[in-house]
Amino acid sequence: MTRPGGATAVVPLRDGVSGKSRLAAVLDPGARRRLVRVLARHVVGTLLASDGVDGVVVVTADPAFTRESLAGLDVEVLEQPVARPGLNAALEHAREVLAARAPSSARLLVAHADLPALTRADVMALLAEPAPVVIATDRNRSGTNLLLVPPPSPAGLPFETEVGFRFRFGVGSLAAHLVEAAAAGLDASVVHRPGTAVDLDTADDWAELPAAVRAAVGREVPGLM
Ligand SMILES: Nc1nc2c(ncn2[C@@H]2O[C@H](COP(=O)(O)OP(=O)(O)OP(=O)(O)O)[C@@H](O)[C@H]2O)c(=O)[nH]1
Ligand SMILES: C=C(OP(=O)(O)O)C(=O)O
Repeated sequence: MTRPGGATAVVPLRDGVSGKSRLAAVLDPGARRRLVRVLARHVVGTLLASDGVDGVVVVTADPAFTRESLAGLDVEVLEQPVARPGLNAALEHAREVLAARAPSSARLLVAHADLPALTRADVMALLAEPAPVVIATDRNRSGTNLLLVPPPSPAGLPFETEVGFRFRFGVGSLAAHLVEAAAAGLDASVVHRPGTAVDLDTADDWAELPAAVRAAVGREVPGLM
């Protein structure tokens, strides 16, 4: 049962092989796999524990790795079609699948799977923002780590037919998502919080993390400390 103002979280997770490529110089493939898993479990566990999140859907090119990584967590795993590669296409696919189900007032909260400092308070703060589009930026204030958008339209209509908002993750995605919101006539707010701003893509991101978070991740992924 969807609570008013609630959201379905959609977490994109690439695969257990190619992720975290920017850390390849410092982590071997096994350690990168462990890192992807630890981070994904943290993000999904945080979403599941947050008031206002009705469910978590993980869209992935690698369902076997994803199911194994998220064992014991109450998530739905959606396989990204091979014909629709890339992060934005994966998210469009998830949105279309959700739109084709029974009409729901749940908004969509896209959350990247690599946010080691994300807390329940962060998630609830995003959901409490009054604007229909909420963008949580990365630490450079140029990307998007979480994105809240209105519910997918009912009866299987693609969301963009209704409001014209396309996912534009990638370099400069904060500006791109603001353009999408404006084109769709939707107010947008930009949120910058310690727990939402730091993803873990590079050694510099690692250095930015609070010591307690570094210690927790480092225990699971020896070699990272
Ligand atoms: N389903 C799906 N998820 C993706 C894809 N590309 C990236 N992601 C996910 O999107 C989020 C942000 O990913 P990035 O930081 O751009 O990529 P990454 O794989 O974590 O790291 P890099 O290899 O360093 O780019 C993470 O949760 C990724 O797992 C994709 O093609 N399909
Ligand atoms: C995909 C994005 O960022 P990153 O690749 O740094 O996770 C983004 O900010 O839109």
